[in-house]
Amino acid sequence: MTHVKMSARVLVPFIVSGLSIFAVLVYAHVLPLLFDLPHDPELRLFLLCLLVGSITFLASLFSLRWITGPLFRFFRKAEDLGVLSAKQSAEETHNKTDPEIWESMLLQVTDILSTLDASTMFPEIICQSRSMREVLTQTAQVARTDSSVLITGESGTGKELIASGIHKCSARAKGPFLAINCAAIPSQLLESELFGYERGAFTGASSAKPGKFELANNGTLFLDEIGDMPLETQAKILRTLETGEISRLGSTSTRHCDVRIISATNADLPKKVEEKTFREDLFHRLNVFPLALPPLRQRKEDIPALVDHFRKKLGHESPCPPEMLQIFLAQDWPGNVRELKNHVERSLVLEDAQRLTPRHEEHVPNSPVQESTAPRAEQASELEHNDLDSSLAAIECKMICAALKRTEGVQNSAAELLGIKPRSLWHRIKKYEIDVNKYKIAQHH
Ligand SMILES: Nc1ncnc2c1ncn2[C@@H]1O[C@H](COP(=O)(O)OP(=O)(O)OP(=O)(O)O)[C@@H](O)[C@H]1O
Repeated sequence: MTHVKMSARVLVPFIVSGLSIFAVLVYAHVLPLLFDLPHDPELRLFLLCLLVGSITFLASLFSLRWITGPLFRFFRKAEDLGVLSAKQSAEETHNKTDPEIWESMLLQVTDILSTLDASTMFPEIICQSRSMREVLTQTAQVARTDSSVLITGESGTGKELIASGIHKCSARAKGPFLAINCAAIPSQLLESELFGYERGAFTGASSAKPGKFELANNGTLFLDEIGDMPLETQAKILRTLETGEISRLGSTSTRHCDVRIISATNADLPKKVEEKTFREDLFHRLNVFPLALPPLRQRKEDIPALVDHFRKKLGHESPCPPEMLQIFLAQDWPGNVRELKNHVERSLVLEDAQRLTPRHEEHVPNSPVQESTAPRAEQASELEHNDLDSSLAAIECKMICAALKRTEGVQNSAAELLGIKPRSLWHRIKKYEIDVNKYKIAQHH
């Protein structure tokens, strides 16, 4: 059936052209004879032009079909790949007139091309969802400019990642990218961190120190959690943005600095402006180009790609087991991508633990896990798992062994990987009589 359609598509323009040539001959030679038209060369030329024009018009209509066919197939493919929203394009195709379909198709082509452009510009930013692709397209647009950007979004949605992406793709890429968390630094210290200080500016200032603005000269300064900045510091920042000059604490002179500001917040800044806890003039100055990152729960299409990305970064090339992925997809992730990343890391520990079965360990004489599975640990792993407590103990022991293996016996890192306190890990290591040193020794050999 497809072959018939294909050959028809190829043959039709040839048939049309053949018929048209035939018509030209009839028109130019037979009709004048039949209808006794005058032998006026101008009239014949006019008729000929009219015919050639009609043929060209018909031929272009058919060529258009040739173009639209592949284009429609391209869109179908793009839909399958998740590049386009199937719902939207289907609705558009069904409910719109021809010019509207063409217009929306061209818009979508532009959308796809800019998305492809954006994903090549920011390879470290994973995104599949339409909402994040839109953000990435805007990010690519603003990266080429020198405008101030205000990134909003919940904690862990990737605000800093986007900010550093903007810097890397901007004309300032060769300059420094510095980040400062305005909420993490006590307000008395924030100004000295941002603007620096001279020797003796305050008790304890034994030597002069440049601030972030100076250090970020010709580069980008990322002001994270800007909503938590005290009002006095806001006034100073505004002055610096307007004059391009800073003054170190304890100094009477000013220094010029050329810094692009990207700020981020998970607070509702317009509300803070209304409440008069954030300066309206500074808000407008920072909010030249707003970028809003959606929370992960609103873009679950990103989860599979993010999970694979984090697995690869941790040396696991294999795709995530489907049952694990289902669990990930079912969560709401209040801590967003950061939380997902931590869980992927933990799930790898569990996977490693499951792969290291006691039988496997018997065949690997120097396996750190085997050596570490001291009497009680071994008992726990080899239990018949006929009751819940012993099964849980076996899993717990395996996870601890796998975490220690991964962190080469560093207990603090292993505890972090397992999401427990180092002290709690220490108790469990004692309980299962795991010999941590053997992991370290095994790594050195
Ligand atoms: N789209 C993404 N692709 C790959 N990694 C991501 C993505 N989004 C976030 N991450 C990772 O998630 C972690 C948290 O991201 P980031 O620190 O940029 O979030 P944030 O919004 O700035 O958080 P906070 O508001 O708490 O400072 C980082 O390790 C980052 O690399």
